[in-house]
Amino acid sequence: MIVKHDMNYLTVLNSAINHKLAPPLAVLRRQQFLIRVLGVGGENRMQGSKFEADSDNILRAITPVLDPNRHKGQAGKVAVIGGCREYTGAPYFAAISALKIGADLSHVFCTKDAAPVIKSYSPELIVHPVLEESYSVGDRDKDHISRRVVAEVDKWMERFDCLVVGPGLGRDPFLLDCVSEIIKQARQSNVPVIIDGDGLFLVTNNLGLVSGYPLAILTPNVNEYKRLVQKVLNCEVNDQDAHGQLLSLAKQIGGVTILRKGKCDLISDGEIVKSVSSHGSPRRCGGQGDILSGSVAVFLSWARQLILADEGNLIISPKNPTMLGCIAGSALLRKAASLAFEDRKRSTLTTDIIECLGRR
Ligand SMILES: NC(=O)C1=CN([C@@H]2O[C@H](COP(=O)(O)OP(=O)(O)OC[C@H]3O[C@@H](n4cnc5c(N)ncnc54)[C@H](O)[C@@H]3O)[C@@H](O)[C@H]2O)[C@@H](O)CC1
Ligand SMILES: Nc1ncnc2c1ncn2[C@@H]1O[C@H](COP(=O)(O)OP(=O)(O)OP(=O)(O)O)[C@@H](O)[C@H]1O
Ligand SMILES: [Mg+2]
Repeated sequence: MIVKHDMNYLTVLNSAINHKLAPPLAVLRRQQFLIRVLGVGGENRMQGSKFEADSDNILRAITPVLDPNRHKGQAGKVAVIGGCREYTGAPYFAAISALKIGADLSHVFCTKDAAPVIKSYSPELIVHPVLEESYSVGDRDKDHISRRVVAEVDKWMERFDCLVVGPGLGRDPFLLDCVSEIIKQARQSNVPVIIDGDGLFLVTNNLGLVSGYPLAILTPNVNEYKRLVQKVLNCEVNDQDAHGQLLSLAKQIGGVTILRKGKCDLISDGEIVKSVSSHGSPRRCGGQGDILSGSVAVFLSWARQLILADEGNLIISPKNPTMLGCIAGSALLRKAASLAFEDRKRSTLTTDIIECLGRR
């Protein structure tokens, strides 16, 4: 691959996602060095903020090559915990996005009545109808059903590179109790956890579930962020000091990574703050946050793999895999949203954006 000053963002994404051959590691390192020295990345340069993440180079650096020697599973196995009577779209969006970006396997753990619906959207997903809501469980059965639900997920746990907890989960108290146990099991197994949607409702009221876990990522939207700030910092959202407040919040929750979604996505692990403000779409149709959580799961898994394989020689910054996953996921979603909007304008839907995740 030839690195040029004027290489545009599309070329970068395209080469990151659609690499055909695996260049040797030495060549990759050289490429990364050149990219860094030459400062490739038109759109990001234009953002001009010292906080702006070097997202195109990060995307390229952490995306694995399509190597014919790799076997199924090596590009990532993710699971989404979500999907109930009301919401079947959200877990589907998160899980299918993970596959479209390049994960090998994508599971969904949802309630019994959501499962056939989610399966009917796509034969690509592995759907487990294991979660239960209060309406289907008698008081006397709660204990053993809860144990069964947690065991069903736990037997798969070691195989997952990342869990996404919350898209379309709903807020049923019994279901959320079971999900608390699932988060605890993931933590014990050192599996990264992305908390989104109703998972944030659960965690905001039980901060101990993620507090001090460096492999936890929270992805709040405007409302979810407001509730988190009120609960943890005991104050209102302060947009005059958005960076400082986010930093304090992440620090206060023991160094979890927080991706605050909005016009510009802000990301902090309590040590640093980065932003992704590349052009997205003016459409705010529901489901874009779900694409984001599925995307972050894949990029986080890839970043962790790379960091482990590269034994600390990675020349991109930041080095924290959760930060890298958030930056890459955010940049890719925003680019896909912008491409979809070019085609569909006001009629752009989340499914259109998903179709653009790997587009040239
Ligand atoms: N097709 C689906 O199944 C979808 C399900 N979703 C799920 O729905 C559940 C609830 O998520 P919500 O995002 O609605 O929860 P929120 O707590 O963010 O939203 C609650 C209410 O706030 C409003 N709101 C949202 N963004 C706002 C903004 N920027 N300014 C002012 N008001 C705003 C919404 O219209 C909604 O009425 C989650 O489980 C989520 O994953 C969403 O992901 C959207 C798609
Ligand atoms: N005003 C905006 N301008 C550009 N992009 C935005 C804007 N607001 C949000 N986004 C992008 O959309 C993505 C989803 O953010 P959003 O706030 O819609 O999440 P959400 O409410 O959780 O979505 P969902 O409907 O899936 O639950 C973010 O990563 C962000 O990049
Ligand atoms: Mg959401």
